[in-house]
Amino acid sequence: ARPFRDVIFKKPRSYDVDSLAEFVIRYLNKNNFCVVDGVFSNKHLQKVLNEIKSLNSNGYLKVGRLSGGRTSGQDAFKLTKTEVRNDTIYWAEGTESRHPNVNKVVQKMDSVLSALNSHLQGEYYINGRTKAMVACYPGNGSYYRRHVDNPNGDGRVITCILYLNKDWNAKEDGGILRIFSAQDESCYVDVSPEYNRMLFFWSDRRNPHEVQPAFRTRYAITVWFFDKTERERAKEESALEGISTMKNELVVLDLERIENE
Ligand SMILES: Cc1cc(NC(=O)CCC(=O)O)nc(C)c1Br
Ligand SMILES: [Fe+3]
Repeated sequence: ARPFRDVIFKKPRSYDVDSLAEFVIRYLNKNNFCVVDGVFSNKHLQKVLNEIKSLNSNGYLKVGRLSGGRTSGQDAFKLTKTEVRNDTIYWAEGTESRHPNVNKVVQKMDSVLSALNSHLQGEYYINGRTKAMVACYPGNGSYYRRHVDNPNGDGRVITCILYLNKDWNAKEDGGILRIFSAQDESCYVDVSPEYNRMLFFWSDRRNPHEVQPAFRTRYAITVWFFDKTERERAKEESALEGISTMKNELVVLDLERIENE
C-alpha cells in the first residue's frame, strides 16, 4: 500500500502566521509532515537565491558532515563520506549583514514556529533552534542517505525546510526528498524540492527520510527547532554526542520575545 504517494499538497486558507500554524499543526498531527507552497514572494526569494549563490561562489559552503551529525563512534567511520552525503553547507545565525534576505526567511520560520507553539501545549514547548543550514547538493548525483534527524532525543522536535529550486523537474533532476512511514517501510511520500516550498516534519523516528540523487544544483535552507525539556535532558545525557557538531551552531532563541514583539 502506498497511502502517501503522489499526494496533492493543499494550500492554507491564508498566509498569516496563525493560519499557517493551524495548517501546519493539522497536517503534522495527521501525516507527521506538512508541505506549504507559496509562503514567500517571488521577488524576495529571488534575492534569497542570489545571496545563496554568492555565498556558494565566495566559498562559504563547506562539505557537510556525516549523516545525522555523527562525527564520532566507530559507525561514523564505517560509512565512507561518499556513501552518506555530499552536500555542501553554510550555517547562518540569521543576523549576518551579508545575507539580509536569508535572514528574513529564518525570521519567518521563527514566527511560524512561535505561533505553532500555542498548538503544541502539553506535548512540546519550543524555545530554541539551531542556526539555519543553507545546503547545496551539487548536481552530480549527490544525495543524502536515509536517516532520522533526531533518533535519540537530542532535543530537536521539528525540522523546517525551504526549497529554492526554480522549475525543478523531479523526473529529470531527481533530488526528491522521500519520507518513509515509520510503521511500514513500503509506504512513503515523495516531496519534490520545488521553489517556494516549505516542509515541516517531526524530527524524530516518525520520519525516516532520504534525498535521492540530484542531477541539478539543489538548494535548501533548514532549521531544527528544540523542545525545551528534551533539550535540557539531552544536555545532561550523552545524547548530545549525537549532535556534538550542532552545539556550536546552536542559537538558543527566546520565542516568547518574538511573540511579544
Ligand atoms: C546536516 C543534516 C542535513 C539533513 N538534511 C536532510 O535530511 C535533507 C533534507 C532535504 O534537503 O530535503 N539531515 C540531517 C539529519 C542532518 Br545532521
Ligand atoms: Fe535529515
